Amino acid sequence: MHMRDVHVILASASPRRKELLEKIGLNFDIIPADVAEERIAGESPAHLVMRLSELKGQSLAVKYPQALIIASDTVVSLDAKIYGKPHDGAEAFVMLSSLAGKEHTVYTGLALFWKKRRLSRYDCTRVQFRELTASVIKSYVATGEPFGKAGGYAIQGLGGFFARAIHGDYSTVVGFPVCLFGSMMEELGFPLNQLWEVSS
Ligand SMILES: Cc1cn([C@H]2C[C@H](O)[C@@H](COP(=O)(O)OP(=O)(O)OP(=O)(O)O)O2)c(=O)[nH]c1=O
Repeated sequence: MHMRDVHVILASASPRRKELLEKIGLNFDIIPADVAEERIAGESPAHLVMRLSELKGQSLAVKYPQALIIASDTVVSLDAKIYGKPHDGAEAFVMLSSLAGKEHTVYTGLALFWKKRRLSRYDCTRVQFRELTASVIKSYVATGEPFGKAGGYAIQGLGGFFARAIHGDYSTVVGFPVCLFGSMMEELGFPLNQLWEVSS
């Protein structure tokens, strides 16, 4: 089957995932999955993001068995802690204070459901933050940017001022690992050139 004949569904409410997938040139529908993003005690970040991506994808795969379903999940990991999206300004402040001056790792899971196949993988990228004063963190939180972002920052936005160095795929930090997606699509039998033929 050619990519142009495939009904693609992005199971995500994340505007970043939509933008990254649009940049690749795919045509797709967006149907956010409504799953409780609960954690299991002691679960590793890699396991967590793959499990949540699968959960999000699975909830749509049962409703749209003919479609190619794409689902993702992102968390930030520092030492033994895992940070999701901050619930309020105080939590965002605590997250950013602990990221300041250190290197953390952003994990993004990616699950693809196609016909009877289900692929689940993850990618991770290390991000080094510069030192941040409490007043900088406070005024950053006041911009509202931390909300809805894992770890309480957006590298593609004002959070870019904090990221001194990154090691790995930038798109993984933003929430959709493009390079990993390409290799998973190949695994499902869709060569990369089919992906960009759809856009031309
Ligand atoms: C670290 C980081 C995260 N993020 C975002 C990507 C994700 O949207 C978000 C993590 O939240 P997720 O729970 O992965 O996703 P979501 O709730 O936004 O959307 P859905 O579950 O419907 O797919 O953090 C950035 O945009 N920039 C960054 O630098």
